[in-house]
Amino acid sequence: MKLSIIGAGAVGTSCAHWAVVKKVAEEIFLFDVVPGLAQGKALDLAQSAPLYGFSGKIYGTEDFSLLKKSHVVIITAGKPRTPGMSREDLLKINAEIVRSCAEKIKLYAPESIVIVVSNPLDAMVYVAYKVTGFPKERILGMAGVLDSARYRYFIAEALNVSPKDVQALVMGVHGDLMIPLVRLANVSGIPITELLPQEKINEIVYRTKFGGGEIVSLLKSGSAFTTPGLATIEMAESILRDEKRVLTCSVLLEGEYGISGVFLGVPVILGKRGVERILEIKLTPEEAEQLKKCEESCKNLTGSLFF
Ligand SMILES: NC(=O)c1ccc[n+]([C@@H]2O[C@H](COP(=O)([O-])OP(=O)(O)OC[C@H]3O[C@@H](n4cnc5c(N)ncnc54)[C@H](O)[C@@H]3O)[C@@H](O)[C@H]2O)c1
Ligand SMILES: O=C(O)C[C@H](O)C(=O)O
Repeated sequence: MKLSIIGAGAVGTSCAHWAVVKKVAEEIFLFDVVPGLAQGKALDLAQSAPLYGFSGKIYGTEDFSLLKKSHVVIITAGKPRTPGMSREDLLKINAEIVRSCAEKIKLYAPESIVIVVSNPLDAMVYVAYKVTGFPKERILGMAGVLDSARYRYFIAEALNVSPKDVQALVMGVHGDLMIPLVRLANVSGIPITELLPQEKINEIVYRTKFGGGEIVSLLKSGSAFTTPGLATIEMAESILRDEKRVLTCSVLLEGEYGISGVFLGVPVILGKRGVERILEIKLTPEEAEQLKKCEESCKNLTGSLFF
């Protein structure tokens, strides 16, 4: 299997690192437009092979024709935000970057499955979808796995229990309007509403929604990369190994949840064909209303882009 990652910055390098650790592909290619950057990152990672025991190949290059025969291509190319910025502030600059990556994928890897990571996430997946013209099953975005991991971690921390036993999901847009579902969050099947006071749950929900911004303001330059890289590789792994994991991904909705024409985070089954099924869970009227707000915000964003 061949995994390609476009953008050898913080998140792209983290993706490559986790891909090696999890041995998800025999060939891992890193691409960037900055001369030498992808080669340097790939070489550094390749030199861990004798210590770690990875026998696959890791290459770095600026030659995008080497995208050919990729099974999965991850797009992490794009500017990260800095303190005081919203993800939406990156719309124009990253739309051009994602457009150029998508054109190369369309040219060199027309059969691949594409996972977009660049922000503002849901709008950038839409750009990649429009530019490649790939079927909707083969274009998806990473955000829900990261946001849900944050949610699960904060719940585990509050209860002092193993994070492994916490299940929870965050749906909707990868932005301030995201929806950490309280009703379905549980610890080994026990609803968190039975374990935590409402006030603490509200605090956790708030911290989850602004989890990316919290890290941006601490780092001062750049944004989170370690967990974003692992979250992306969880998705890639499910596709490359045909695991049929149920993960929240940004996918094109065409009537599901009563919404059409936008990419939003919803639970899906991920396998070798990409998005194999969108799981449509019954939402409460309040949750459905929140999802509608996500739809409106996404449509406003993508509506300002020209296609
Ligand atoms: N979806 C998520 O949950 C999530 C999580 C973390 C970061 N992000 C986003 O991922 C993106 C990357 O973040 P980062 O921290 O790695 O940034 P970074 O600045 O460290 O890396 C970005 C890389 O993209 C490269 N690049 C720019 N234009 C390119 C092009 N046309 N082709 C190939 N490479 C190109 C740059 O040279 C740079 O190396 C940002 O937009 C960030 O907001 C999203
Ligand atoms: O917050 C950001 O800008 C990066 C990413 O979307 C995140 O949630 O960590």
